[in-house]
Amino acid sequence: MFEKLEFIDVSFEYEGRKILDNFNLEITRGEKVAIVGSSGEGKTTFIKLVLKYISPHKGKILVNGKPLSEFEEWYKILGVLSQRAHIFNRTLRDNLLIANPNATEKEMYRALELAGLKKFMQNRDLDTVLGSDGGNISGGERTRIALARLLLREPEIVILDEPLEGVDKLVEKEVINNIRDFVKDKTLILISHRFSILSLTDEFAVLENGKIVERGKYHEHSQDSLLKRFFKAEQELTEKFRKGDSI
Ligand SMILES: Nc1ncnc2c1ncn2[C@@H]1O[C@H](COP(=O)(O)OP(=O)(O)OP(=O)(O)O)[C@@H](O)[C@H]1O
Repeated sequence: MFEKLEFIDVSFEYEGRKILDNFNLEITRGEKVAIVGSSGEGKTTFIKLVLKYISPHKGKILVNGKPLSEFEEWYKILGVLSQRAHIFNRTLRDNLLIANPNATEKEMYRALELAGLKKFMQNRDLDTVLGSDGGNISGGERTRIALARLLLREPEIVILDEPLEGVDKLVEKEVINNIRDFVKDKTLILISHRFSILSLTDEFAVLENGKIVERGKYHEHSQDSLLKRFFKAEQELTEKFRKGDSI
């Protein structure tokens, strides 16, 4: 059973350029943490390390006190939703059964509905072929099919990497609420630029210059906290954009 994930003095570099630099972070069972940071600060790099796609150049990543590299059950207890989710050139059914080979049709339709695909399913069924790397579907539909896949599993830890990419505002709220139900008793690590989805987490950790420079609970953070400044900057940019100013 998952108890604790620890990054201890982890450094990672791309071509000699340090992305994570003595990075420390601890996430314990049941915690829901958003990793917040500007573009290019290393959020995806952190997720790649968690997923074992890459290994640290220095430092340790431990799960329940043991090296992550030796934790064989890791992918079984992990559920990931990322914008880069792979869609196979098979039927929708096949794409969902990858997540859970025992899922019934009823469960699959339910997961698709919870993922905000009710309208999409109006003129399709589970035998719809999705095309080469999801060539027959839109980016937002790809994300939601990947979400339906996640909802068919019961992972202990959920990793959401920009989970609403391409999902329009009309279904966003409903999808967020369904994700909230799903992660209720799970550990959650989230990366997103959308304020709305950060409401899924209780805590944030700000990543800057390769380190977590601030961590706390939303309701406790002060007016001049980095989180506040970060959001303010993002909000100002969004406002400017809306007004058509050049940015
Ligand atoms: N394969 C790679 N080779 C070289 N540099 C890379 C590679 N992948 C990422 N980088 C660089 O590492 C830095 C961190 O990238 P990362 O994707 O982790 O940032 P991020 O915080 O997730 O950004 P964003 O919010 O824009 O997705 C960036 O400057 C990026 O250009």
